Amino acid sequence: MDTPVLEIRDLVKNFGKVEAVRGISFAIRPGICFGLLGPNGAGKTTTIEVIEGILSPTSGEILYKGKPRGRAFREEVGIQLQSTELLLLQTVRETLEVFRRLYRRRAPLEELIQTCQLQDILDKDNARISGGQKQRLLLAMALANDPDLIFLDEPTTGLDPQARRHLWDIVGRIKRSGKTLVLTTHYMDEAEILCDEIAIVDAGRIIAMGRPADMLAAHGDGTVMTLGPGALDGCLPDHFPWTLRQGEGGVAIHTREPGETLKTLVSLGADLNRLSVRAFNLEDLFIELTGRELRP
Ligand SMILES: Nc1ncnc2c1ncn2[C@@H]1O[C@H](COP(=O)(O)OP(=O)(O)OP(=O)(O)O)[C@@H](O)[C@H]1O
Repeated sequence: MDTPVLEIRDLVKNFGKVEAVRGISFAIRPGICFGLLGPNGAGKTTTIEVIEGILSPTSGEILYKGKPRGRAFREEVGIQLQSTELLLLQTVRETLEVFRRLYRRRAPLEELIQTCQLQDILDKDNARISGGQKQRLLLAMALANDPDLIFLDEPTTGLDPQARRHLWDIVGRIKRSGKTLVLTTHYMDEAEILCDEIAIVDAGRIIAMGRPADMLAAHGDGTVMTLGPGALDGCLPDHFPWTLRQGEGGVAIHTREPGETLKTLVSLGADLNRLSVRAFNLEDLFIELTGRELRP
């Protein structure tokens, strides 16, 4: 098997009495997109900031291509931060040019512009670009040293749906070019689309890890039927054979026999006016594992 690009062993990070990361371990194979998922405060950013070297670990081991992080790590890693402040009076082109000059190893400027779709905004001041354009520029900056391993911390938080999709296309293109990506996100749909493997983090620990499809198959899969609030009031029998939960503005039923479930709901006289049916997804998995919604 290939040496993992990154291997984390029993990582712990405390801030005083706050145990932000409580013994996280994982290994990332070359060329994949690995996602760290979890709700606010789960410990995702702390984990990647420790790996990046921005924070020091309380304990644990971090190996890059099988060795402790050193010069190769600093030269071969690209980081897209959540809150980079750009110089407002610099243009997009100037920002990229200045940033590239910081490195000995550099990606060609034209390639960065093409990959991150910056052609139309090169002469705009950073103060005048949209949120999605800023994320694309930050991504180009993370690629400036032609890195082997790229960290993206919540790259689409705050973007509108169109800008999110645009960024997903670009991340997909970077992945196809053979680079390894580590991504943090709260969005399960984003992880399902972009990530080959994911770790779901909650309260500083990994609670599930693997390929999204394997994780879904192992933990449930099937169908989720949602009904409006009160749709089962007064008609729910003592023994209802499928998992029920409150949420999504009503009641959600997890079933592997959608036809049978529907027949039962009809025979019980449930209110089906607001019935919707969809596949079980990673967000459902998170809720079933933790008993909590992913986002407040
Ligand atoms: N510098 C710090 N000092 C004290 N506590 C901190 C510090 N940074 C993070 N924490 C705490 O550590 C825990 C994990 O935070 P972290 O930012 O890593 O979570 P996250 O999963 O990235 O959340 P988000 O999605 O909101 O970014 C939280 O309880 C947070 O309040």
